[in-house]
Amino acid sequence: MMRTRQHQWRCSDVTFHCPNQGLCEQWITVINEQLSLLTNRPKSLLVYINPYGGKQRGKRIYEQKVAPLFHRACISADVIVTEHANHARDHLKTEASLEKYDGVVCVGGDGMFSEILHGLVTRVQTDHGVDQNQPDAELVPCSLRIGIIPAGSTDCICFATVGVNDPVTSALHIIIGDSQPVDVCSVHHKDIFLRYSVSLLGYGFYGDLLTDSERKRWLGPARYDLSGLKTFLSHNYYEGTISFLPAEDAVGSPRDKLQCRSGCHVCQHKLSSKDKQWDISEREKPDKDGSGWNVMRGKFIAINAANMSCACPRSPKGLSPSAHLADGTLDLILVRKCSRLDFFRHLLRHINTDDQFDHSFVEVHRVRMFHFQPLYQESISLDDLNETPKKTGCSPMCPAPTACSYNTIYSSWTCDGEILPHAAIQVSVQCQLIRLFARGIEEQ
Ligand SMILES: CCCCCCCCCCCCC/C=C/[C@@H](O)[C@H](CO)NC(=O)CCCCCCCCCCCCCCC
Ligand SMILES: Nc1ncnc2c1ncn2[C@@H]1O[C@H](COP(=O)(O)OP(=O)(O)OP(=O)(O)O)[C@@H](O)[C@H]1O
Ligand SMILES: [Ca+2]
Repeated sequence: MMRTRQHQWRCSDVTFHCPNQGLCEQWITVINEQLSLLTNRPKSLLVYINPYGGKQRGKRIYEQKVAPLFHRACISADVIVTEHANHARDHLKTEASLEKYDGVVCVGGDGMFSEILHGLVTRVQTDHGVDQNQPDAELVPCSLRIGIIPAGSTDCICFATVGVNDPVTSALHIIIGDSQPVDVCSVHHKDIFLRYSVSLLGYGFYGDLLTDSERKRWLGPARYDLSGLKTFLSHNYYEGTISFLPAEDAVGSPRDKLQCRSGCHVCQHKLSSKDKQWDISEREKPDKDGSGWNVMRGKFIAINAANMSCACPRSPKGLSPSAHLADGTLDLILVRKCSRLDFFRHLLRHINTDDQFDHSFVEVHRVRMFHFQPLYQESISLDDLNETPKKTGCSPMCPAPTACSYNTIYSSWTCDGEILPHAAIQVSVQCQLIRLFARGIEEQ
């Protein structure tokens, strides 16, 4: 293995010259013995390929670039090419014989990773009798590591854990058995489990953008730019109350320059004090008066909860450049109502070197849990929703029924690219619930 440019790895050959056959065979035996002692390396993998992710190259990428490397590394792989959405998730939840494998690999984008995440985490909880609907249940970590071969549109989880979206690099991280713990957020609505998230939970701008882009899937990755422009131009804001529990005991803060890198000290500190901190903060019931909860009501253009930096090729520093992969916290970014020009300036700072939090209308908090409640009660059942809401669809609390259109008083949450069916949610971070075949971004 050798490093090339920008976190990218390639195979390299080393030739040993030997004076005679006997010695050569001895060398081979010893090398193989030494390799078999490396217990971190996976020997057997379960691979799911989404043939329709990104530019629909998943199958070819796996066959041409990844399978030959696994073969050379003596890794056996059972491959499943998915036939429909949620195929991989449901297979993992109930059918897959997980005891046969050292890891699960997904070939696809963030949506495909999310399927693997849900399948695996749900399977482990079911096997251990943990009720996912309980917002304060302590979830059981997954022992199987997950590998991501990027073949999607954004591939933010791969980019933010490896530093590059490159199938060969990711395959090499799997082969050498790297391990990167990652926090997982659980999302509930009124004590009903909705979803898990590892990258971005976004209400307002990103929720609207994602909702619009789902209708443009046929456009491929370009759908995000078109929907981004459209959402930017519509310039909606949403009213609601956000309550959060700040991570006061955390080592870092969102505006320090301590970026999460391989061997991150902030995440390691969390590892050593994990049990202790769970007892102090996690078990504490969300009692909003006097136990450290902050409550803010306002008009927001965007509410973004970033559990990791969310770095991706579009924004190499990401939504929250100093967020950590495995510190048990997420960065809650509140963008209040502002002018179009100001919001544009804020967006622009995601792609230049200026600080995107240095605006009067933006605040950022490092938190362990948060709740959101839209201003108006969600009396409209989503199943009943039409393009033009019926009069009866308006909540009695809505001030001007004629102006009460669902589309402008509520946004939706995007949860790692999936739209949630409720706007009122409770979120809590589960520290280091999963591990990836990665090592974090290496310092250059
Ligand atoms: C002036 C240029 C500003 C550019 C600002 C770029 C900010 C980009 C921040 C990207 C954050 C990605 C977070 C990842 C989330 C994933 O869990 C999820 C699933 O794959 N992907 C998306 O939600 C997909 C999200 C895709 C986001 C695309 C954003 C495009 C914004 C375009 C704004 C246009 C403004 C134009 C003004 C004239
Ligand atoms: N065989 C299949 N047919 C249709 N949809 C599938 C199939 N397999 C998986 N899916 C779904 O396709 C969706 C998108 O896949 P994926 O995440 O791989 O690509 P993407 O959306 O282009 O990338 P990104 O999520 O990075 O933007 C996922 O939500 C997944 O559930
Ligand atoms: Ca985190």
